[in-house]
Amino acid sequence: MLSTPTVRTTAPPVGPSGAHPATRPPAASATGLVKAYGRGATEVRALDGATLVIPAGRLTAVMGPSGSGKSTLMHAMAGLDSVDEGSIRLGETEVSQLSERQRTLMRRQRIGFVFQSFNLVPSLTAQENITLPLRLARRTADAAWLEELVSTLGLGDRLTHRPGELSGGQQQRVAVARALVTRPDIVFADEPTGNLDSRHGHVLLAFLQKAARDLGQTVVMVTHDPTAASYADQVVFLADGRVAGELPDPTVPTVLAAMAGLEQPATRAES
Ligand SMILES: Nc1ncnc2c1ncn2[C@@H]1O[C@H](COP(=O)(O)OP(=O)(O)OP(=O)(O)O)[C@@H](O)[C@H]1O
Repeated sequence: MLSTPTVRTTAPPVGPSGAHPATRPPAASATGLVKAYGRGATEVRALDGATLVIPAGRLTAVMGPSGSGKSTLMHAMAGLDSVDEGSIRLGETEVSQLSERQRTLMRRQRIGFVFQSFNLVPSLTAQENITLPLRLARRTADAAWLEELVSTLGLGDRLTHRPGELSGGQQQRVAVARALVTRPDIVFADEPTGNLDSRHGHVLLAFLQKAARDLGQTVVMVTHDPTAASYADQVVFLADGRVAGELPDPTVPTVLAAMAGLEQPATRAES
C-alpha cells in the first residue's frame, strides 16, 4: 500500500476553458449495465445493473472487492467490450449503439488508457510509444503539450530508451503520457499504481490529480488501494456488479470505513 499522505489544494478545480467542473455536463454515464459470462448454472453476472455518472474534469476512483466488476465496467465504458443490457454515454455519444468500427475510432480519438501491465510496444522508444496514439489518429503532436507531459512526468532523459531499458515506474509514466497525449475526453486507468512503489505511485497519482484539477482532464481509475483512492475527487464503490455507494472528497479513513461497510451486506457505503 502507498504510504505518502495526500496533499490537497483548497482552490476549486478549473477546466482548461476556465469552466468549473460542476458547470460542465458529465463526461460519461452508464445506466443499468448488465454483462453476463457463461450460461445457465455457470453464468456469472459481471455487471448486474450498474448505474453511475462520471463528472467531467474530475479524478474518479472505482473500488470494490475482487470480482465485483470493476474491470468489466471500465472496459464497457471505454468501448472495449459490449454489454448485454443498458446504456453507456460518452459525452453526447451512445456508445452501445456504435458499430465495432465506430467504437475503434471513438477509442482512438476520444479515450486514453493506462493498463496495469503498461502495454508499451517493446520495439519502440519511449518517445515513439508516447506519440503512437497521434500516429494512429493521423494527428500531429502539440509540441507544447508533449513537452509539458514529458517534463512533468520526468521523462526528458529517457525518451530514446526502449521499454526494456526503463524501470517499471518509468514505463508506467510513459504509459500515462501516451494516454494523455491526444488530450482525450476521458482517461481510463486500470490499477495504474499496482506495479509501482510508494514514491513512484505518489508521482503518478499527483500527476493524475493535477491533470484533473488544473487541466480539466477527466480520469477514471480502478484501484484497490485506499491511499490511491484518496487522491480522487470521488470514489464509486462496486459490489456484485452494481454501484454500492459513492464517496465524495475521500480520505484514507473514510475510504476504509466505506470498504468495511461494503463487507456487511446490510449497510451502504456512503459518506
Ligand atoms: N472473460 C470472462 N469470462 C468469464 N468470466 C469473466 C470474464 N471476465 C470477467 N469474468 C468474471 O466476471 C466477474 C467480474 O470480473 P472483473 O474482472 O470485472 O472484476 P474486478 O472487480 O475487476 O476484479 P479484480 O479486482 O479481481 O480485478 C468475475 O466473477 C470474473 O470472474
